[in-house]
Amino acid sequence: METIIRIAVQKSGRLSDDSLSLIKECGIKFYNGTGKLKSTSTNFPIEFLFLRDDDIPGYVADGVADLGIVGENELVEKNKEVTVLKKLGFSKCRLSLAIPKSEDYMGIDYFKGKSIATSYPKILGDYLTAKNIQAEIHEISGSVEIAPSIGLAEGICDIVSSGSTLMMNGLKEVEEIFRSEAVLIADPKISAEKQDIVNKLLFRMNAVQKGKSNKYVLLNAPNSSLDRIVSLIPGMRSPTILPLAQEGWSSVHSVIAEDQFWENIEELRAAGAEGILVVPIEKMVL
Ligand SMILES: Nc1ncnc2c1ncn2[C@@H]1O[C@H](COP(=O)(O)OP(=O)(O)OP(=O)(O)O)[C@@H](O)[C@H]1O
Ligand SMILES: O=P(O)(O)OC[C@H]1O[C@H](OP(=O)(O)OP(=O)(O)O)[C@H](O)[C@@H]1O
Ligand SMILES: [Mg+2]
Repeated sequence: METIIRIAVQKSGRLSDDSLSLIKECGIKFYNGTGKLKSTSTNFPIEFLFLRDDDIPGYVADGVADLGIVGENELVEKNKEVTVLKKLGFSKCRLSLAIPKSEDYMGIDYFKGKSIATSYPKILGDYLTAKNIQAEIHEISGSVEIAPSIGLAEGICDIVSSGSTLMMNGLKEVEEIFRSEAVLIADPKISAEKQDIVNKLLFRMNAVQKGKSNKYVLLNAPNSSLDRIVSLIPGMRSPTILPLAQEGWSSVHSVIAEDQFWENIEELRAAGAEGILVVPIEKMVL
Protein backbone atom coordinates (compact mmCIF):
# COMPACT_ATOMS: atom_id res chain seq x y z
CA MET A 1 0.00 0.00 0.00
CA GLU A 2 1.22 3.49 -0.82
CA THR A 3 2.50 5.41 2.21
CA ILE A 4 0.47 8.51 2.95
CA ILE A 5 0.88 11.19 5.61
CA ARG A 6 -1.88 12.89 7.57
CA ILE A 7 -1.92 16.57 8.41
CA ALA A 8 -4.26 18.17 10.94
CA VAL A 9 -5.36 21.71 10.09
CA GLN A 10 -7.88 24.00 11.76
CA LYS A 11 -11.37 23.50 10.36
CA SER A 12 -12.37 27.12 10.56
CA GLY A 13 -10.80 30.08 12.33
CA ARG A 14 -7.76 32.31 12.38
CA LEU A 15 -5.36 29.61 11.15
CA SER A 16 -7.46 27.99 8.43
CA ASP A 17 -7.13 30.25 5.39
CA ASP A 18 -3.37 30.73 5.59
CA SER A 19 -2.78 27.02 6.36
CA LEU A 20 -4.75 25.96 3.29
CA SER A 21 -3.22 28.66 1.07
CA LEU A 22 0.29 27.52 2.02
CA ILE A 23 -0.56 23.92 1.13
CA LYS A 24 -2.11 25.00 -2.19
CA GLU A 25 0.95 27.13 -2.99
CA CYS A 26 2.98 23.93 -2.54
CA GLY A 27 1.08 22.60 -5.57
CA ILE A 28 -0.98 20.17 -3.47
CA LYS A 29 -4.56 19.76 -4.67
CA PHE A 30 -7.42 18.68 -2.42
CA TYR A 31 -11.13 19.19 -1.88
CA ASN A 32 -12.29 21.05 1.17
CA GLY A 33 -16.01 21.55 0.87
CA THR A 34 -18.02 22.75 3.85
CA GLY A 35 -18.65 20.08 6.43
CA LYS A 36 -16.05 17.68 5.09
CA LEU A 37 -13.74 16.75 7.97
CA LYS A 38 -11.36 14.53 6.01
CA SER A 39 -9.98 14.87 2.52
CA THR A 40 -7.21 13.23 0.47
CA SER A 41 -5.02 15.07 -2.01
CA THR A 42 -5.34 14.03 -5.63
CA ASN A 43 -1.68 14.70 -6.49
CA PHE A 44 0.38 14.26 -3.26
CA PRO A 45 0.34 11.42 -0.69
CA ILE A 46 -1.34 13.46 2.04
CA GLU A 47 -4.65 13.29 3.86
CA PHE A 48 -6.20 16.28 5.64
CA LEU A 49 -8.04 16.24 8.95
CA PHE A 50 -10.05 19.40 9.63
CA LEU A 51 -10.20 19.86 13.41
CA ARG A 52 -10.59 22.35 16.30
CA ASP A 53 -7.16 23.86 16.86
CA ASP A 54 -7.18 22.84 20.55
CA ASP A 55 -7.11 19.17 19.53
CA ILE A 56 -4.26 19.41 17.01
CA PRO A 57 -1.24 19.07 19.40
CA GLY A 58 -2.81 15.98 21.01
CA TYR A 59 -3.65 14.29 17.70
CA VAL A 60 -0.08 14.80 16.49
CA ALA A 61 1.49 13.64 19.79
CA ASP A 62 -0.68 10.50 19.72
CA GLY A 63 0.28 9.76 16.09
CA VAL A 64 -3.31 10.08 14.83
CA ALA A 65 -1.93 12.81 12.58
CA ASP A 66 1.71 12.93 11.44
CA LEU A 67 1.75 16.70 10.99
CA GLY A 68 -0.26 19.64 12.23
CA ILE A 69 -0.50 23.38 11.84
CA VAL A 70 -1.21 25.18 15.09
CA GLY A 71 -0.45 28.41 16.98
CA GLU A 72 2.53 28.32 19.35
CA ASN A 73 0.20 29.50 22.11
CA GLU A 74 -1.97 26.39 21.78
CA LEU A 75 1.09 24.18 21.46
CA VAL A 76 2.75 25.44 24.65
CA GLU A 77 -0.56 25.39 26.49
CA LYS A 78 -1.27 21.78 25.61
CA ASN A 79 2.33 20.79 26.47
CA LYS A 80 2.41 17.69 24.22
CA GLU A 81 5.44 15.78 22.94
CA VAL A 82 5.73 17.02 19.34
CA THR A 83 8.53 18.34 17.15
CA VAL A 84 8.31 21.88 15.76
CA LEU A 85 9.47 21.62 12.13
CA LYS A 86 9.00 25.17 11.05
CA LYS A 87 7.63 28.59 11.94
CA LEU A 88 5.11 29.58 9.29
CA GLY A 89 4.96 33.37 9.68
CA PHE A 90 1.18 33.78 9.83
CA SER A 91 -1.46 34.05 12.61
CA LYS A 92 0.94 36.26 14.52
CA CYS A 93 -0.48 37.40 17.84
CA ARG A 94 0.41 37.78 21.51
CA LEU A 95 -1.03 36.60 24.78
CA SER A 96 -1.46 39.56 27.08
CA LEU A 97 -2.83 40.51 30.46
CA ALA A 98 -5.51 43.19 30.31
CA ILE A 99 -7.55 45.08 32.88
CA PRO A 100 -10.43 47.60 32.80
CA LYS A 101 -9.36 50.88 31.19
CA SER A 102 -10.27 52.92 34.28
CA GLU A 103 -7.87 51.01 36.58
CA ASP A 104 -4.45 52.41 37.54
CA TYR A 105 -1.65 50.02 36.68
CA MET A 106 1.79 50.36 38.28
CA GLY A 107 3.21 46.92 37.49
CA ILE A 108 2.68 43.18 37.71
CA ASP A 109 2.03 43.36 41.49
CA TYR A 110 -1.40 44.69 40.50
CA PHE A 111 -2.45 41.09 39.95
CA LYS A 112 -1.52 39.87 43.47
CA GLY A 113 -4.65 38.29 44.95
CA LYS A 114 -6.74 39.18 41.89
CA SER A 115 -8.76 36.81 39.69
CA ILE A 116 -7.83 36.46 36.01
CA ALA A 117 -9.98 34.81 33.32
CA THR A 118 -8.17 32.97 30.53
CA SER A 119 -8.25 30.05 28.09
CA TYR A 120 -4.51 29.58 28.70
CA PRO A 121 -4.19 28.51 32.37
CA LYS A 122 -0.83 26.79 31.89
CA ILE A 123 0.96 29.66 30.12
CA LEU A 124 -0.54 32.17 32.54
CA GLY A 125 0.19 29.97 35.59
CA ASP A 126 3.84 29.53 34.57
CA TYR A 127 4.18 33.27 33.97
CA LEU A 128 2.68 34.21 37.34
CA THR A 129 4.86 31.64 39.14
CA ALA A 130 7.97 33.04 37.44
CA LYS A 131 6.95 36.53 38.58
CA ASN A 132 6.08 35.28 42.07
CA ILE A 133 2.49 36.48 41.82
CA GLN A 134 -0.30 34.59 43.58
CA ALA A 135 -3.55 35.09 41.68
CA GLU A 136 -6.67 33.08 41.02
CA ILE A 137 -6.87 31.71 37.47
CA HIS A 138 -10.40 31.32 36.17
CA GLU A 139 -10.43 29.07 33.10
CA ILE A 140 -13.00 29.80 30.41
CA SER A 141 -13.00 28.59 26.84
CA GLY A 142 -13.91 31.71 24.87
CA SER A 143 -15.24 35.30 24.86
CA VAL A 144 -12.70 35.96 27.60
CA GLU A 145 -12.79 39.74 27.10
CA ILE A 146 -16.30 39.87 28.55
CA ALA A 147 -15.22 38.53 31.97
CA PRO A 148 -14.43 41.79 33.84
CA SER A 149 -17.62 43.54 32.72
CA ILE A 150 -19.84 40.73 34.02
CA GLY A 151 -17.97 40.38 37.31
CA LEU A 152 -16.43 36.99 36.49
CA ALA A 153 -12.83 38.15 36.98
CA GLU A 154 -10.84 41.33 37.60
CA GLY A 155 -8.45 40.89 34.70
CA ILE A 156 -7.99 38.69 31.66
CA CYS A 157 -5.22 36.97 29.78
CA ASP A 158 -6.08 36.44 26.11
CA ILE A 159 -4.94 36.72 22.53
CA VAL A 160 -4.35 40.22 21.19
CA SER A 161 -3.57 41.19 17.63
CA SER A 162 -4.84 44.64 16.64
CA GLY A 163 -6.14 45.33 20.17
CA SER A 164 -9.62 46.20 18.89
CA THR A 165 -11.41 43.44 20.86
CA LEU A 166 -9.85 44.76 24.08
CA MET A 167 -10.81 48.31 23.22
CA MET A 168 -14.38 47.42 22.34
CA ASN A 169 -14.70 45.72 25.71
CA GLY A 170 -13.31 48.62 27.75
CA LEU A 171 -10.00 46.90 28.53
CA LYS A 172 -6.33 47.91 28.25
CA GLU A 173 -3.34 45.68 27.63
CA VAL A 174 -0.86 45.90 30.50
CA GLU A 175 1.60 42.99 30.05
CA GLU A 176 2.55 40.91 27.04
CA ILE A 177 3.36 37.42 28.29
CA PHE A 178 3.82 35.32 25.14
CA ARG A 179 4.36 35.85 21.38
CA SER A 180 2.93 33.38 18.94
CA GLU A 181 2.72 32.46 15.28
CA ALA A 182 1.59 29.38 13.39
CA VAL A 183 4.02 26.46 13.36
CA LEU A 184 4.22 23.15 11.53
CA ILE A 185 4.47 20.33 14.07
CA ALA A 186 5.24 16.65 13.63
CA ASP A 187 4.87 13.39 15.51
CA PRO A 188 8.40 12.64 16.80
CA LYS A 189 7.81 8.90 16.28
CA ILE A 190 7.11 9.17 12.53
CA SER A 191 8.31 6.28 10.30
CA ALA A 192 11.19 6.67 7.81
CA GLU A 193 8.80 6.25 4.82
CA LYS A 194 6.55 9.01 6.12
CA GLN A 195 9.58 11.19 6.91
CA ASP A 196 10.53 11.06 3.20
CA ILE A 197 7.15 12.50 2.28
CA VAL A 198 7.42 15.11 5.05
CA ASN A 199 10.81 16.13 3.64
CA LYS A 200 9.26 16.63 0.18
CA LEU A 201 6.55 18.79 1.71
CA LEU A 202 9.13 20.80 3.69
CA PHE A 203 11.18 21.35 0.52
CA ARG A 204 8.10 22.84 -1.18
CA MET A 205 7.16 24.95 1.85
CA ASN A 206 10.68 26.36 2.04
CA ALA A 207 10.55 27.27 -1.66
CA VAL A 208 7.23 29.07 -1.17
CA GLN A 209 8.47 30.90 1.95
CA LYS A 210 11.75 31.94 0.33
CA GLY A 211 9.85 33.22 -2.71
CA LYS A 212 7.62 35.33 -0.44
CA SER A 213 10.51 36.85 1.47
CA ASN A 214 12.40 37.87 -1.69
CA LYS A 215 11.72 40.02 -4.76
CA TYR A 216 13.02 39.88 -8.32
CA VAL A 217 14.50 43.23 -9.30
CA LEU A 218 15.28 44.56 -12.79
CA LEU A 219 16.96 47.92 -13.39
CA ASN A 220 18.94 49.93 -15.90
CA ALA A 221 22.32 51.40 -15.06
CA PRO A 222 25.25 53.12 -16.78
CA ASN A 223 28.10 50.63 -17.21
CA SER A 224 30.32 52.81 -15.00
CA SER A 225 28.00 52.02 -12.00
CA LEU A 226 27.81 48.27 -12.51
CA ASP A 227 30.44 47.27 -9.93
CA ARG A 228 28.72 49.28 -7.21
CA ILE A 229 25.26 47.98 -8.20
CA VAL A 230 26.40 44.36 -8.29
CA SER A 231 27.81 44.77 -4.78
CA LEU A 232 24.44 46.11 -3.57
CA ILE A 233 22.33 43.32 -5.09
CA PRO A 234 24.56 40.25 -5.27
CA GLY A 235 21.51 37.98 -5.76
CA MET A 236 21.64 34.19 -5.50
CA ARG A 237 24.92 33.46 -7.28
CA SER A 238 25.45 36.78 -9.03
CA PRO A 239 23.19 39.19 -10.97
CA THR A 240 22.48 38.81 -14.69
CA ILE A 241 23.85 41.72 -16.72
CA LEU A 242 22.53 42.30 -20.25
CA PRO A 243 23.55 45.14 -22.59
CA LEU A 244 20.85 47.69 -23.45
CA ALA A 245 20.37 48.85 -27.07
CA GLN A 246 21.68 52.22 -25.88
CA GLU A 247 25.49 52.26 -25.81
CA GLY A 248 27.10 52.38 -22.33
CA TRP A 249 24.04 51.06 -20.45
CA SER A 250 23.07 47.66 -19.06
CA SER A 251 20.08 45.94 -17.57
CA VAL A 252 20.75 44.22 -14.22
CA HIS A 253 18.50 41.40 -12.92
CA SER A 254 18.82 40.10 -9.38
CA VAL A 255 16.99 39.01 -6.22
CA ILE A 256 16.70 41.10 -3.05
CA ALA A 257 15.31 40.31 0.39
CA GLU A 258 11.91 41.86 1.02
CA ASP A 259 12.99 43.27 4.39
CA GLN A 260 15.97 45.11 2.87
CA PHE A 261 13.93 46.36 -0.04
CA TRP A 262 13.56 50.11 0.66
CA GLU A 263 17.10 50.55 1.90
CA ASN A 264 18.42 48.77 -1.19
CA ILE A 265 16.33 50.84 -3.59
CA GLU A 266 17.63 54.10 -2.07
CA GLU A 267 21.22 52.95 -2.42
CA LEU A 268 20.66 51.66 -5.96
CA ARG A 269 19.21 55.01 -7.04
CA ALA A 270 22.11 56.83 -5.44
CA ALA A 271 24.46 54.55 -7.39
CA GLY A 272 22.86 55.56 -10.70
CA ALA A 273 20.19 52.87 -11.21
CA GLU A 274 16.96 53.89 -12.94
CA GLY A 275 13.85 52.23 -14.36
CA ILE A 276 13.75 49.91 -11.33
CA LEU A 277 11.10 47.16 -11.53
CA VAL A 278 10.34 44.92 -8.55
CA VAL A 279 8.44 41.71 -9.22
CA PRO A 280 7.06 39.08 -6.80
CA ILE A 281 8.62 35.61 -6.78
CA GLU A 282 6.27 32.63 -6.53
CA LYS A 283 8.81 29.97 -5.57
CA MET A 284 12.53 30.02 -4.96
CA VAL A 285 14.86 27.01 -4.79
CA LEU A 286 18.46 27.75 -3.84
N1 LIG B 1 -6.71 38.05 16.16
C1 LIG B 1 -5.78 37.18 15.81
N2 LIG B 1 -4.79 37.50 14.96
C2 LIG B 1 -3.84 36.61 14.62
N3 LIG B 1 -3.80 35.35 15.07
C3 LIG B 1 -4.76 34.97 15.91
C4 LIG B 1 -5.79 35.84 16.32
N4 LIG B 1 -6.61 35.19 17.16
C5 LIG B 1 -6.11 33.96 17.25
N5 LIG B 1 -4.99 33.80 16.53
C6 LIG B 1 -4.15 32.59 16.39
O1 LIG B 1 -4.94 31.63 15.70
C7 LIG B 1 -5.25 30.51 16.53
C8 LIG B 1 -6.68 30.11 16.30
O2 LIG B 1 -7.53 31.16 16.68
P1 LIG B 1 -9.11 31.03 16.62
O3 LIG B 1 -9.67 32.29 17.19
O4 LIG B 1 -9.52 30.63 15.25
O5 LIG B 1 -9.27 29.81 17.63
P2 LIG B 1 -10.51 29.08 18.21
O6 LIG B 1 -11.65 30.02 18.30
O7 LIG B 1 -9.99 28.41 19.44
O8 LIG B 1 -10.83 28.00 17.08
P3 LIG B 1 -11.33 26.48 17.15
O9 LIG B 1 -12.78 26.54 16.85
O10 LIG B 1 -10.55 25.78 16.07
O11 LIG B 1 -11.01 25.95 18.52
C9 LIG B 1 -4.95 31.00 17.96
O12 LIG B 1 -4.60 29.93 18.82
C10 LIG B 1 -3.80 31.94 17.73
O13 LIG B 1 -2.58 31.24 17.58
O1 LIG C 1 -6.73 42.14 18.99
P1 LIG C 1 -7.75 41.69 17.97
O2 LIG C 1 -7.29 41.98 16.57
O3 LIG C 1 -9.11 42.24 18.25
O4 LIG C 1 -7.82 40.09 18.03
C1 LIG C 1 -8.00 39.40 19.23
C2 LIG C 1 -9.20 38.51 19.20
O5 LIG C 1 -9.08 37.58 18.10
C3 LIG C 1 -9.39 36.27 18.58
O6 LIG C 1 -10.73 36.00 18.55
P2 LIG C 1 -11.53 35.71 17.19
O7 LIG C 1 -11.91 37.02 16.55
O8 LIG C 1 -10.75 34.77 16.34
O9 LIG C 1 -12.86 35.03 17.69
P3 LIG C 1 -13.06 33.79 18.68
O10 LIG C 1 -12.99 34.39 20.05
O11 LIG C 1 -14.40 33.30 18.31
O12 LIG C 1 -11.97 32.78 18.43
C4 LIG C 1 -8.94 36.31 20.04
O13 LIG C 1 -9.57 35.33 20.82
C5 LIG C 1 -9.27 37.71 20.47
O14 LIG C 1 -10.56 37.80 21.04
MG1 LIG D 1 -9.70 26.56 19.80
